[in-house]
Amino acid sequence: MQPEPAYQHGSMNRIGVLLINLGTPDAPTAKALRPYLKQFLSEPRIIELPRWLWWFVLNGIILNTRPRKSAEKYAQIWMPEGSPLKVHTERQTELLLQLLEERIKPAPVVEYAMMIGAPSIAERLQRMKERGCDRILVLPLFPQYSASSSGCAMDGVFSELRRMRNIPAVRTVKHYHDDAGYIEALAQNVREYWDKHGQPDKLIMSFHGVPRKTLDLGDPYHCECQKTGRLLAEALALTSDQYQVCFQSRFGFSEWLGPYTSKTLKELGKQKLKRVDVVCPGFVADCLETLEEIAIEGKAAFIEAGGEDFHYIPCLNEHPDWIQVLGDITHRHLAGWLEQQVSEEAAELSRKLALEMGAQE
Ligand SMILES: C=CC1=C(C)c2cc3[nH]c(cc4nc(cc5[nH]c(cc1n2)c(C)c5CCC(=O)O)C(CCC(=O)O)=C4C)c(C)c3C=C
Ligand SMILES: [Fe+2]
Ligand SMILES: [Fe+2]
Repeated sequence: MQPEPAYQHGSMNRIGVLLINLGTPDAPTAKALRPYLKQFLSEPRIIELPRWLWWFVLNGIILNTRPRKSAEKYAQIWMPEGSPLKVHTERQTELLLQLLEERIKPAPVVEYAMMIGAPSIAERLQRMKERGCDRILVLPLFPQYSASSSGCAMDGVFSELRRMRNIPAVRTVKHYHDDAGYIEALAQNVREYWDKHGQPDKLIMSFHGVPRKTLDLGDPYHCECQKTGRLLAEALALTSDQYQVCFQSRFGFSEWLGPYTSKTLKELGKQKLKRVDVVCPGFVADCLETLEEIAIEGKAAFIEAGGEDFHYIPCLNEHPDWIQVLGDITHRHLAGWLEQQVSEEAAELSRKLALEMGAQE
């Protein structure tokens, strides 16, 4: 257990909100990619293979080849301020804080952490404790739950709590794949894009894939993606031939959830479909998987196969409707704690008042 300062009455009474995203390398270089991929691909919830076998594959093959190839991809999408995933997550955190400052008095502490890399979950949880948080809401920024994303983020939180003597109260948001506000924000984002650029023949809704076997092993991810897709299509009044749910980012040689986005885009290109748009509703911030894999590689695959026009619709990022939704989800999950905070504040105020009155007498 980590040492803690001696306990003092009333020293911890703030509410904290911890947003968690996946994580990204510090730089678009092979040197920075190596430790990032090593940490990521060593997570037992990401790679469910016998440890000894995976150790040889990871250290013998993957870490000797993938860092350079991935770095080249990151270099194509890197922003002047840094990795898009980090830049957008930072902005979302700041905007959520501003919103909660308007809605809740005193406002909660709002921080973000990355499952992989920096800022780590451990570091941010410690910082929140130092800032007086005794109640922490953990909100992974993955709308659809999967063991490899939200589950892994929870592991990061709980393993840090194990090291603490005075553990804060913790609540977690499992998912929000069918939240009405989230669906409407997605739909509004697409409508705004179509108002400016016109409408496609087909909308591909591309979600990050996971190994196919995880579905049979009880992971709800596939069903949650399908439900998000159906609700988004309903909100946009699309018929079943005007949209398709697909899965991207296959890693390794095993079967992953299908249909695969890359294969589907090639087929649509071969069919000489005039225009296809792709939206990625499972990512709330643009990142390597959307900006490189879809907007660059996916576009090339569609056009080379014979398609005419390809549009990538950006993620929610800092869309004001999305920030409101983030605020609403947070607010809902703080129920009870906020009322508790109000009565704690009132008790503190009357204690101070009584002290002052006593001093005047
Ligand atoms: C949206 C949820 C995500 C799930 C589910 C997920 C599962 C998953 N991912 C890999 C392998 C890799 N993913 C990589 C990048 C990456 N993955 C997500 C999200 C989910 N992954 C994001 C947001 C990102 C982008 C990070 C960024 O910096 O922009 C990578 C690293 C990049 C690369 O070299 O390709 C790998 C590897 C597996 C194996 C998996 C489920 C088992
Ligand atoms: Fe991934
Ligand atoms: Fe399903």
